[in-house]
Amino acid sequence: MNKPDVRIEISKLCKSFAKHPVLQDVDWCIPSGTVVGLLGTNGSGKTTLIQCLLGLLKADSGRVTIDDEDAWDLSANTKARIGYVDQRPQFYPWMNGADLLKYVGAMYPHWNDALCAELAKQWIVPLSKPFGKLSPGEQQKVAILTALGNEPDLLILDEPVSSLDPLARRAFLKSLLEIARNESRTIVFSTHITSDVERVASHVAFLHEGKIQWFDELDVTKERIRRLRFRSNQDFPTTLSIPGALHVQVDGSMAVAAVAGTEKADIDAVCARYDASVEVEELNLEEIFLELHHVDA
Ligand SMILES: Nc1ncnc2c1ncn2[C@@H]1O[C@H](COP(=O)(O)OP(=O)(O)OP(=O)(O)O)[C@@H](O)[C@H]1O
Repeated sequence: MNKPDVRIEISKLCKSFAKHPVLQDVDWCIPSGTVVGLLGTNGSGKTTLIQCLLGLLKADSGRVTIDDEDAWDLSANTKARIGYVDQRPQFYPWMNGADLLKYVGAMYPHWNDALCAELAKQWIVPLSKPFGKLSPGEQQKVAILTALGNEPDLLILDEPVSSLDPLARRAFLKSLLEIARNESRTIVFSTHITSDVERVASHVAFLHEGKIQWFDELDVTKERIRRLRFRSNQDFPTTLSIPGALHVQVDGSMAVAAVAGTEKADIDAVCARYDASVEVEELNLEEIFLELHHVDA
């Protein structure tokens, strides 16, 4: 039996489409046993990164390895340890869900029919209808089952819940947590729903301007990225500089800064210099996303 440990290492990964750079020198190591929420704006390159990571898309340069194997040339043994859900799942439209699961399952050395049946019941998946006649949400559920049947050590999900209703999303995320916790699997899922990341992820990654701009534990991220509101009796200079600031907005005697990992001593120094008081605001993940993209919440 394979150990669930999976090492993913990405170094200097570059990918362009028609000279338009999408990934630019991406360096990223994903620790084994983590549940990573991958966030980024539309078109930031999440799908491109996921596909390069899985060897479905050839990078222009750089290297991606899964357990020291080049992603472009994975062994059958390593492929059998991976589950993947495409953003737009495509299967034979005439095949029903039950047959699809049998068809996909036959390609793997290990397949858990009982798990698929149990999850299909929990998530209310109509397995007797042809795939092409299912709604996008139902298709997404079938696709997720095909990714879970081999009980993968590494599960990669590209916007797995985008078409699911809130009930189905809750049920799926609950299952995902159980799967991750019970077997210490490594899971990477891209999404735009920051509250889902807050609910299930151990780590969060932001893809921005072709790079992994931020990757850390969720709790550490929330502890380090905060908003500071300074109030003084005098005007702040418009060039106010704060160590670790993502951006600073000055409005006379008030200044608001989003900071990442600024030390208390640096905050105290600003207060002392401008005779100011400061309020430290914790941010939720959506606010952190906006701050990292320099958008006022
Ligand atoms: N096969 C392709 N040919 C040309 N351009 C492409 C191709 N695939 C992706 N792109 C471009 O690369 C950029 C990144 O696309 P990608 O799908 O990776 O982004 P994404 O972050 O997953 O977006 P979304 O959040 O909207 O799903 C986009 O500008 C897209 O138009």
